[in-house]
Amino acid sequence: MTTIIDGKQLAKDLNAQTQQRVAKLAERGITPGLAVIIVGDDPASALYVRNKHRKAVKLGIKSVVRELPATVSQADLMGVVTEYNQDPTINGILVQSPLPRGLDEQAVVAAIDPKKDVDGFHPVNVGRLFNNLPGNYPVSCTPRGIMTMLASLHIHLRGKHAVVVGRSRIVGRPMAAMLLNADMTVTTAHVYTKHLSDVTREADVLVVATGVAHLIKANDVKPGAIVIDVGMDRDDQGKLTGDVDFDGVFDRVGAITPVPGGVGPMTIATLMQQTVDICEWSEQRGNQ
Ligand SMILES: Nc1nc(=O)c2c([nH]1)NC[C@@H]1CN(c3ccc(C(=O)N[C@@H](CCC(=O)O)C(=O)O)cc3)C=[N+]21
Repeated sequence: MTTIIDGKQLAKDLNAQTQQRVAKLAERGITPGLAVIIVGDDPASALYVRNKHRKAVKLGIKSVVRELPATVSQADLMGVVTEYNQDPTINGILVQSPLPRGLDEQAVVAAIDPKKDVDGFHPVNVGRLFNNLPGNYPVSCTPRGIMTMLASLHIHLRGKHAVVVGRSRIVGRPMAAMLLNADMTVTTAHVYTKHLSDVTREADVLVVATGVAHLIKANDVKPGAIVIDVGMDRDDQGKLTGDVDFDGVFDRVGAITPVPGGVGPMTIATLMQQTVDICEWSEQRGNQ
């Protein structure tokens, strides 16, 4: 009786809530706005950006996609960010990652107004999250979506052991911070971790974000564990698959997210949620 955590359905539910909040704002003449900046012509990035745009429009969020050539200068790219920083119709600014070679992503992210940092990547927001500061601020969407998925299970996290495999800026690190903020005992494992299997087998909650297809097999999980697969890998047939051997671990685990249909749809739904959050926060502040 393993629970499959249905990211598609949870994303649908979250999007329905977001749509209602957008409708409420519309009664007051307010429309949340999202600006996505995409540099270069990577087809995978273009597809993600199209999906985000479509979802935003569907929920009633104003969506602006700014396509820039791979040859754009650092200064011109930062100039576009500044333009949206000053645009009162834009609440959230997202710079699609990765940027082409030669552009300094950290500098671009630092140029975003932290109040409009819908990805939660700005160092000020990262610092707030890591210090568990109170108040309203955006955080990384993939781990926030995972916290929503965990909440849907109605299990107690406090004192349980979470193991995060992967230490990226956008998933592993903020994920570990959020689980720590939820009073879990948190271990971050990564490519240099020795005896990885011994570490992952300790996990009550195991989050895997490595980009290594089927890294985690039946022997690497504790019986009954909750397994969150952030992988977006390709198998031998070129099909989308995760970092976890889903079929192999299935009978052993308590709950697991599929790929596709797990963390991915929740990431986009959380991005929309956070765009509306930011819009509401700015209304509460009186737009300062
Ligand atoms: N500034 C920035 N913010 C991001 O949030 C960001 C980014 N850059 N760069 C790329 C990654 C990747 N990402 C995904 C979101 C949803 C799916 C998703 O919905 N996946 C579907 C399947 C899609 C398919 O079939 O290819 C699923 O898992 O079911 C995937 C990937 C957001 N990213």
